[in-house]
Amino acid sequence: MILELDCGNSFIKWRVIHTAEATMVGGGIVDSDQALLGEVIGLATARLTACRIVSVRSEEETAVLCTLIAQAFGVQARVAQPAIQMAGVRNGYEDYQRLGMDRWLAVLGAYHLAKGACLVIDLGTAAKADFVSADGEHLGGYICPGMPLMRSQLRTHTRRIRYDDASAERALTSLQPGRSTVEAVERGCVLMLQGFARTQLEQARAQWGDDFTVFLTGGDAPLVRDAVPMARVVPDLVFVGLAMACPLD
Ligand SMILES: Nc1ncnc2c1ncn2[C@@H]1O[C@H](COP(=O)(O)OP(=O)(O)O)[C@@H](O)[C@H]1O
Ligand SMILES: CC(C)(COP(=O)(O)O)[C@@H](O)C(=O)NCCC(=O)O
Ligand SMILES: [K+]
Repeated sequence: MILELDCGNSFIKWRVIHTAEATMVGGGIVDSDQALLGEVIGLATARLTACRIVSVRSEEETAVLCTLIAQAFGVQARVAQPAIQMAGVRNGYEDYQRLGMDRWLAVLGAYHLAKGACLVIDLGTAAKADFVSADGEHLGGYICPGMPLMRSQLRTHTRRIRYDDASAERALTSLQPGRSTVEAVERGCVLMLQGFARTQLEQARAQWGDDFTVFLTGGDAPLVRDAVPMARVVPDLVFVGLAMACPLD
């Protein structure tokens, strides 16, 4: 069984897969290394033979996590590394090593699934969009604050925007104009994300007409799925790319 980790800026997404049977044994989302170990150790059947990781965290943080995994499970984690070219896709950055690894792997996964031009929209701590042409050229992309960052900037830099997580969740039952601070902020930020997604779609249409596939991934993908109904929602898109970048068989 293989432990797969996607270490974003806010959360670690994990899953344990059974390669021979192509099944998923377990998975989840945690906010710390310790919580991760707790959950994976708790998976009674977890007899891991390998581990692969994608991380947008610092080298040091990633190394600490690899050490913890080696100690807990006796496996040496493989960490996905940047590449100029892989699986038919050419990295579009001037300096290929600067492209976020989560973006790169999502792009590899998307091109593999679409087998043609694609737009990847990944909504996590940051909102990201990436474009890949039909012949596998990564054309670059866009990064802007995601839901958690927009929210926390407003809370941090204003004096009267204060609310708790429970009321934030309740506020998102509708996107009508807000009648309280929490509704106004939460709904306003969702509309920003939807606007981001729609604008990327316009860009893709201007380039490719209707001949492309849109992928939607990241923890906040559900907030924009109605705005881009044609999108394929693939929560594990980064893991698809991770398996391609770090084959273990
Ligand atoms: N079970 C969950 N736990 C925490 N956040 C979640 C969960 N499901 C969805 N989310 C949303 O996902 C967002 C984080 O997305 P994610 O793609 O994990 O970010 P990152 O990769 O930057 O850590 C949070 O803002 C939150 O709104
Ligand atoms: C843009 C990101 C911060 C997104 O991180 P995330 O929202 O997935 O936590 C990450 O992909 C990153 O650190 N990229 C390096 C900069 C770049 O891609 O140009
Ligand atoms: K991410």
